[in-house]
Amino acid sequence: MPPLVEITGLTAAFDGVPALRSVDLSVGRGEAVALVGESGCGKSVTWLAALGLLPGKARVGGSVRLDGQEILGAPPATLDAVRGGRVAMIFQDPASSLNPVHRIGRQITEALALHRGTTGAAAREEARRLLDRVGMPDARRRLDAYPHELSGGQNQRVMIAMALAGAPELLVADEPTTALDVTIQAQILELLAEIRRDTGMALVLISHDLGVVAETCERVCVMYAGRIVEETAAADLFAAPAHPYAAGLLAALPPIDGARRPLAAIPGGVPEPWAMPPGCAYAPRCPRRVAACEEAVPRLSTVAPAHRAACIRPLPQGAARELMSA
Ligand SMILES: Nc1ncnc2c1ncn2[C@@H]1O[C@H](COP(=O)(O)OP(=O)(O)OP(=O)(O)O)[C@@H](O)[C@H]1O
Repeated sequence: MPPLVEITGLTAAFDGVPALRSVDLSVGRGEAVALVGESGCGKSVTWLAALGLLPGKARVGGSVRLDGQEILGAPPATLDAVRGGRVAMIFQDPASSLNPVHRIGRQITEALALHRGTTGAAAREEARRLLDRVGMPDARRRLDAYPHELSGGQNQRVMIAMALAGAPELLVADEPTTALDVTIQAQILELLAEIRRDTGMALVLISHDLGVVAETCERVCVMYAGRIVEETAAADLFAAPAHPYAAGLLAALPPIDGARRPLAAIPGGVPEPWAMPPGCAYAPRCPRRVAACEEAVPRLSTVAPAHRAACIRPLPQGAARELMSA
């Protein structure tokens, strides 16, 4: 059986400047996969490109299969049925995704009409049930609220309720908790995990925060400069990262659980998309680089069972800890 989503060789460029440089990524049914990396590495663009949500000026190539069926470049009607239906996406700033002049109830019932054909009193009742499901206090009354009357966390719950209206097989959550304070972040992540357990939907969590990822996902894909550079089980990544970039991200984490901060400690910056070095894009920042790193782009290759890294000098198992504590 093919994976739920299989992305192969996905590329995207804006005005000739590449943002994705051949992304390979798959998501199994019911799986929770994290996509992590520094700002600008292409996490959001990967999923916007996959779902046909980039602006017209973007040039997109490669393949995106949903249940084995190609959806990249599919007719608008097919993509409309996929988006919000089989695959839903939520974003960092729920307020900007909600319509400020329409009540919450109307926005959820519109999603229900679109994806399930439910209308009238039945749709309103289902909207209330969905708001209840996402832990909205006093759900019936909140149906009549406008987005500006709700907190950031409550608006994110509304977005999740709208996503559930399509009974998605996959929810792509793009930094869903970044704008929220820490207590609310934890509640939203727990809610997503709970919904996943109950419905069997798959989850892709886009985040720059490895702490968030560790709690929520089984598998992690680390992205750097428009490519996946490491892919493995979350536990393996934390115990033994193979790519020096992943090791650098982990070393940038604060040592004490709970005291999270953005990843920032790797020296240097991501190369500009229009000035990519010819070989490994991480080579200029990499403590393990050798001359060959600058010659060819390394391919994702197996370093251990179900563990792949795009590096010609991956960290041997066990060595990562020494590098991280150096
Ligand atoms: N509409 C657009 N027009 C031009 N360039 C874009 C557009 N959207 C994204 N890009 C560029 O694509 C690259 C990848 O952006 P993307 O938003 O995917 O990064 P990200 O890893 O999700 O980072 P962040 O966490 O900051 O959102 C960046 O260089 C960005 O400037």
